[in-house]
Amino acid sequence: MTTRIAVFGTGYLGATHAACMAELGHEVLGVDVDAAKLAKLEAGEVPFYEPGLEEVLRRNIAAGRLRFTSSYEEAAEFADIHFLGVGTPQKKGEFAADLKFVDAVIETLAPLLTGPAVIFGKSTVPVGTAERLGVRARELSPAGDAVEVAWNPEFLREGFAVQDTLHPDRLVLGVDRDRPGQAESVAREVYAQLLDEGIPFLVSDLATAELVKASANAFLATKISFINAIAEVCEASGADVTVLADAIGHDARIGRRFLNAGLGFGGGCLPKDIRAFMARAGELGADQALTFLREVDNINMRRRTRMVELAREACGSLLGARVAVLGAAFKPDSDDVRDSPALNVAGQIQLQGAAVNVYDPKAMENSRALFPTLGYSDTALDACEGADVVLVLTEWPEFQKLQPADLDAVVRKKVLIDGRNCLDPQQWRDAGWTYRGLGRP
Ligand SMILES: NC(=O)C1=CN([C@@H]2O[C@H](COP(=O)(O)OP(=O)(O)OC[C@H]3O[C@@H](n4cnc5c(N)ncnc54)[C@H](O)[C@@H]3O)[C@@H](O)[C@H]2O)C=CC1
Ligand SMILES: O=C(O)[C@H]1O[C@H](OP(=O)(O)OP(=O)(O)OC[C@H]2O[C@@H](n3ccc(=O)[nH]c3=O)[C@H](O)[C@@H]2O)[C@H](O)[C@@H](O)[C@@H]1O
Repeated sequence: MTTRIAVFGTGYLGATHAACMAELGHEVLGVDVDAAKLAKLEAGEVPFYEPGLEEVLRRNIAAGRLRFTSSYEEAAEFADIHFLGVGTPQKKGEFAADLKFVDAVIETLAPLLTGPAVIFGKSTVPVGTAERLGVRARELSPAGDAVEVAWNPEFLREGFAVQDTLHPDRLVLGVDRDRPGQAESVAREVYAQLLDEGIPFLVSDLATAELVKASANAFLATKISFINAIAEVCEASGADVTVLADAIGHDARIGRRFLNAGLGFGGGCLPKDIRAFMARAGELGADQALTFLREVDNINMRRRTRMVELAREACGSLLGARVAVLGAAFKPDSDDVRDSPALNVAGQIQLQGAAVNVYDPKAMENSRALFPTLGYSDTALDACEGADVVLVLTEWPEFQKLQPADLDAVVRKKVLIDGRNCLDPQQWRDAGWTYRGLGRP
């Protein structure tokens, strides 16, 4: 059944959701306040790098199922099913999430809702937000109690956003148990195709759905910091964390995924989400429950410091050294540099007096905008020209394919530090290079 849907916020999450909902056959209107972003999307261009998204976007624009606008009036007129996917960044100088964009959507949209409507929140928010937004939306809307707010958290990974949206591991929906309404049946209609394919659909109260999302990201962050803590012990004892991860990962109760030790987690989600989770638990008087997340954060940030130390050791002093940085995105298959461990390390090394040259296959434009004073090169080889040390900080396949012979002639010293443990140490050592990984001999 075709349904009309509006999606507020057309960033990494919203643009993907809008395009994929159209792919499921719905008529979709994407709404944003960023005119430049809207112009690109309307022209069938994805404003960020996300494999496979452009095809879905173009196909659905051409089919007439997908449009974009800056007009809330148009959106309220067009649909009575609304998805909210605006950003929830970390507040400046605090751990808590900044909810000003989420609040702005409700403040602008709700007064325009004149009949029954469901607003599905997809943004990652502190527990209690959905209930508060529901009260506010009903206060502001002429339709009053006919407006429902439900929460439908999103679990997609950048780089796999289309696949994760169209083939999710599960769908989660939080509904207001005190005001039974249409949200569950509307969600079943919207996601009918996925439900027919047997995707698990879990319906809960609002608070549980919000906490499912916060807990999932906290667990993933904890798993990464666990293996990075073990990497510190491996480094101290001469053991190899990559072999160890394979060995413990064979235990199905543990699992190998998210046990890649290295420079740790970054991006627009895991770091700010664990901090927001701690802040919210504190507000609720349950701060002791999540103190371990502070250590998860500390272990993660220590990886970046360790990487800078290793670069300094390799060069003797960073003052006047030439450092090649391969990778700027927070992970491969993305151009996202929000809280990127790679750029954080590059910035710290530059502050200590080195000339830093960064290359990334997709994130150059975003990197330049965020760190304009770093040096940038158009190819990996150019970045390595005259380098005293080469740092691999994002595990792009392009870097994994590099051969020592490619770099022999361009570097000043044959020293490579593999911040993602993604290269074969033996291959580089056999070619006369000094190879260092994080947590492996
Ligand atoms: N990026 C990801 O992979 C995932 C993100 N999330 C969550 O989704 C939310 C959005 O994240 P991203 O898409 O990464 O952020 P983003 O920053 O890429 O996109 C947010 C968009 O909202 C727009 N916006 C701001 N105020 C608006 C308003 N009043 N009306 C309409 N649009 C407005 C911005 O212009 C921007 O295009 C966050 O809560 C995040 O934690 C959840 C799962 C995955
Ligand atoms: O809430 C979100 O926004 C999303 O956050 C993460 O997705 P994403 O940030 O796209 O990236 P991940 O693949 O989770 O990687 C996050 C960071 O962890 C690092 N990582 C990942 C895995 C690993 O084994 N080791 C490791 O250091 C990556 O390099 C990257 O910097 C979650 O995986 C998604 O499920 C979630 O929806």
